[in-house]
Amino acid sequence: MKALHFGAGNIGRGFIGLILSRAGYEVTFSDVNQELVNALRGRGEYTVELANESKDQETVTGVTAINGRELQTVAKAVAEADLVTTAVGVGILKHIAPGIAEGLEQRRRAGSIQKPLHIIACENAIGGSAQLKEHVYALLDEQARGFADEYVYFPNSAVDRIVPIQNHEDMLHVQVEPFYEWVVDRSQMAPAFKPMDGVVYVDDLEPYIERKLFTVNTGHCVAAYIGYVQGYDTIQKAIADEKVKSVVYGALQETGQVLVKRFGFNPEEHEQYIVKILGRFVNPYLTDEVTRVGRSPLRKLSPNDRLVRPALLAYEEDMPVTHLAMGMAAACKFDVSDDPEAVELQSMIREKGVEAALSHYTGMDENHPVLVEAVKQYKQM
Ligand SMILES: NC(=O)c1ccc[n+]([C@@H]2O[C@H](COP(=O)([O-])OP(=O)(O)OC[C@H]3O[C@@H](n4cnc5c(N)ncnc54)[C@H](O)[C@@H]3O)[C@@H](O)[C@H]2O)c1
Ligand SMILES: O=P(O)(O)OC[C@@H](O)[C@@H](O)[C@H](O)[C@H](O)CO
Repeated sequence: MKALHFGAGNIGRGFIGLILSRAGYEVTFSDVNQELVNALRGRGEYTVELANESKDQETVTGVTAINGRELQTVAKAVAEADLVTTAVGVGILKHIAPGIAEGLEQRRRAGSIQKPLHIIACENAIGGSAQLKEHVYALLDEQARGFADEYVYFPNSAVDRIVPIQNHEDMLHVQVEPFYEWVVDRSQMAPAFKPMDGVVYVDDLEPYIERKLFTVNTGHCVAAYIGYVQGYDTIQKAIADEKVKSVVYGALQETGQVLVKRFGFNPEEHEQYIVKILGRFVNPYLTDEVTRVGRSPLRKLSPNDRLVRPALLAYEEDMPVTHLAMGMAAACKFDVSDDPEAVELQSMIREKGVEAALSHYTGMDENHPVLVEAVKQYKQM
């Protein structure tokens, strides 16, 4: 069984590649980092270390890699794959679509490989696989679309495992937190799919992806942005400050109320989920930089993402949004020169003012009370 995974980065090696390999797949990574590709191809294996006291290690074997810029090589790998997964960043999905589209066309022409193919985007976004499908379909002609309608499935998924930026002598070695969760929407899969160990299949992904994105990722980004404003360089140091922790906790109470109302979660169980996640953020064996967790602030401020969507849902229900607004305000202070989205945001704030910038990126009207609250907080920071 062959799996093609796009993105041999932190989560790609530290989580998805590991699960695929454990499930018996020969894993081919597609990445644009040639050094990484050479190392994976040369060695055919790498180690994953758990961030726990005993530093448990596992070797992931039977892996190789291809260069994601070589369209025909990627297409051939898609044509031969039994499963395709991605962890490249939601904004990169459009760039991997041409190789996938060409690979599907090759499958169609080959006739013999007319078996179902699942393509699963493992990105932090609502409907990641659906977004990838749109990019791919935009490149297919009518015949290829008909083929894809019949044989290709794009189930959405939610993935959860904290994998910081890696700084090891061995560039393939990856340290990960012990916890992991990979949930896939089975209602969007071929009826006779073969389940994989390490993956949870559900009929309705919405509660899972929203709970994950609006708890783990909302809490994480609020910690990163408020932590950055307070001068901390890591999430662990930021959360050790009670002031930062109380804003993060406040934001999670705000998203929690929305999630409990929307999905009927048990409030006590949801509170335990929040406490567990706060515990994961402060894992003493991990060092996670606020610049990684806060990366791409425009994506994080976008209407469907971890700050604005839960805040608007809360606002519609007359629920408090002060801490989420504080997170948005602090995102506007995230002035990181090697993050292109932070640079763009800062330049827009300088040129047009924070009201116009927030309105532009969040999609909220300048007079929207949530935006007004965020601007008020920004001016007080
Ligand atoms: N790191 C985490 O804790 C974590 C957890 C859950 C989900 N995610 C999600 O997984 C995705 C990847 O995150 P990450 O932390 O692993 O980032 P990363 O930067 O470590 O990895 C991304 C990889 O994609 C590669 N890439 C870029 N363009 C490519 C292309 N056109 N073709 C093939 N490869 C390409 C990069 O070279 C890089 O190796 C993001 O959507 C992120 O939100 C991350
Ligand atoms: O990957 P991003 O930029 O969407 O978010 C940064 C972190 O919050 C994220 O990578 C978490 O570590 C991860 O989602 C945990 O499952």
